[in-house]
Amino acid sequence: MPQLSYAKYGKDNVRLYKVDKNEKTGVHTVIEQTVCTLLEGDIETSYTKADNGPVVATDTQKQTIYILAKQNPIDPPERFAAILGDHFVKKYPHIHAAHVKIIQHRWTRMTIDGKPHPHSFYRDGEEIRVIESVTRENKGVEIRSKIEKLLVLKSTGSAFYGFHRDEFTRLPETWDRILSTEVEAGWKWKTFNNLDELAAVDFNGAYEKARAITMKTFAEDDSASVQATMYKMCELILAAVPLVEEVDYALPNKHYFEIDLSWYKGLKNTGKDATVFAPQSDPNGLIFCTVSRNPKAKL
Ligand SMILES: O=c1[nH]c(=O)c2[nH]c(=O)[nH]c2[nH]1
Repeated sequence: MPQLSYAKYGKDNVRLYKVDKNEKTGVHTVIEQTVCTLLEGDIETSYTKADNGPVVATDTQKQTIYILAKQNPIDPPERFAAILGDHFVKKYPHIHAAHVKIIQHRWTRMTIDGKPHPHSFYRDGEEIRVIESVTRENKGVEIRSKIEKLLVLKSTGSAFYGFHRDEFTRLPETWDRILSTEVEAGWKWKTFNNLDELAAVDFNGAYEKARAITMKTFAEDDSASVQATMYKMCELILAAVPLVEEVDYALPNKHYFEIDLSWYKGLKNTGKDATVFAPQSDPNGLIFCTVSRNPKAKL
């Protein structure tokens, strides 16, 4: 006899914009997010018995997002995610867990004639800030913050040599290569028992630190490999943000191939003479790691 072994449901891609208008200065601050809420609980009969009684409609979830966004700050997004999750598990006794994902899009203030403009913004790249939270009834909230789609490149300061060689190996060693990746970096917070516990947490400061550490380490590290550089980033974020328990990275290695142009009048374009390269869209390396403050299990 088949059985429903797991279920959750909710509204995805709820687009949300909120403006804060400072009456005194006339300066506006805007936030744009895409929100997903998914609920878990005693909802089995809605699947197995066509009983809609326990269903908090996905439309209700969407309306709740709008109302709570009006009643609360939506910045920092970590706190707004926790507020939404807390609402769902407290409001509905049969809902025992709420998953909230918030994607925060970039609206960067314009500088016009050297001055920050009070109400005009631009999208400076596809980078997004992502929050994934799970609030469980009487068990607090687990939050993971992320940077995604931050595209970076360095034109030197990266090597890759000394790797394992056997009869399948073709890659030459290199002491100077281009390094480019699209950063996906995550940091998992300690579990917060309630909303009061996270009220004073500087989530935006941690985000700025994680982003700055990622960029500074990428730029300044004399990189032996993607693996070695990403591990340094994890260590630095753990040291900079004491409430973070675990840091993880997923980094594609976006290859740039040398092109031998010697067939054309002996043009020199390899090794130290290489200036024209062929960026590769695929395949790419893909390197993951998670570094924990208090390691439980070995790899
Ligand atoms: O930094 C790197 N790590 C690897 O594991 C790897 N493998 C590869 O072919 N190139 C690279 N570069």
